[in-house]
Amino acid sequence: MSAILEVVNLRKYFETPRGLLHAVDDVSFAIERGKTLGVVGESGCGKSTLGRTVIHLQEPTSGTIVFEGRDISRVDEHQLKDLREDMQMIFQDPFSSLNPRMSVGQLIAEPLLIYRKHRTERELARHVAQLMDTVGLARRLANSYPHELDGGRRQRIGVARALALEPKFIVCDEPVSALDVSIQAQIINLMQDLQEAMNLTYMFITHDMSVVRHVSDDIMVMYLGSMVEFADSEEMFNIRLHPYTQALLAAVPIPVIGAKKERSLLKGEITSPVGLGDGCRFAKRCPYAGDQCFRETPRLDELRPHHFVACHRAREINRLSLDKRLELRLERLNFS
Ligand SMILES: Nc1ncnc2c1ncn2[C@@H]1O[C@H](COP(=O)(O)OP(=O)(O)OP(=O)(O)O)[C@@H](O)[C@H]1O
Repeated sequence: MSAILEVVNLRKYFETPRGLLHAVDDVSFAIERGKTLGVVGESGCGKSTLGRTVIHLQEPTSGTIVFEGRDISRVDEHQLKDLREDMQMIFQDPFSSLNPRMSVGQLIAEPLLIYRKHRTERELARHVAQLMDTVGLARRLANSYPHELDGGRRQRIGVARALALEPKFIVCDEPVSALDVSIQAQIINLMQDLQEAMNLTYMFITHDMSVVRHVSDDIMVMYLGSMVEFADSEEMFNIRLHPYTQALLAAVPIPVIGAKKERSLLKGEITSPVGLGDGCRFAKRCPYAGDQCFRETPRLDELRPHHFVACHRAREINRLSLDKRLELRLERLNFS
């Protein structure tokens, strides 16, 4: 299978009063058509910036983005307009991303009008009605306003707007985080049904580990702008090689969407991605960090097939924890 999107050495830096902020720093990955890449990490690790940069809502500082075999690393205004038809975004908070003065029908019609998808108003109205059906919004809601609807219906408007131009790739930025737990599964199911029906490719950004497990084919773990681990979802939930991922996922005992997770093994604060020197960015919080971790930036290594990790001590730690697991199993054996 070939990748619909390939990203190589992508960087997005911001000038800030405190110095250059490395929001996304040298990130490379690929996504196959029809699949979902889950992107996880704590708040501020660069997930949204990565998603926004990949689809040119923000211009990359450097790096290569190849979409359907075309190099789209740099685009002019005209190319950007074309790109918008193929690459879309669903936002976390549908309320703040929707113009409160526009009705549901108008909100869904807007992208169609901008892209002049219809010759007549009748055609346009028919298309809006079809989109409402597709996302499960009753047609009678066409004249309602966002504030009159619950969070789930508002997010259905966000999904309809993203789908209007029939994109191939959608960045879903925490699309269910602002919703009640009972509604989250409905929206996720809708998005999965649409993915299957339209062969959509998703980049699914979330800090919710139970959600990411449910939706992802592959998972990327980010820490302070860098990718620290990458593997397919099943492999990642079986074996975590990076101490950061181990701590992050240890807080998810139950694979239920929206399940509350109270236990976190992560100590200390995420530091700021400003003025970063050499060394592992996680070293200050890492229980295994040694001298080398503070001196040298770890490279991403393929430690197991299709399972990449950037950690100097990953081999050692994981051998240790495998030994520990074996020890525990032996202890539990009862021969009497
Ligand atoms: N336009 C900007 N100008 C300056 N700094 C920015 C800008 N956008 C993001 N940042 C900074 O870049 C870093 C990454 O932010 P980003 O929003 O991508 O992280 P995130 O993982 O998506 O976090 P969250 O889940 O809280 O949205 C943060 O330190 C943030 O403050």
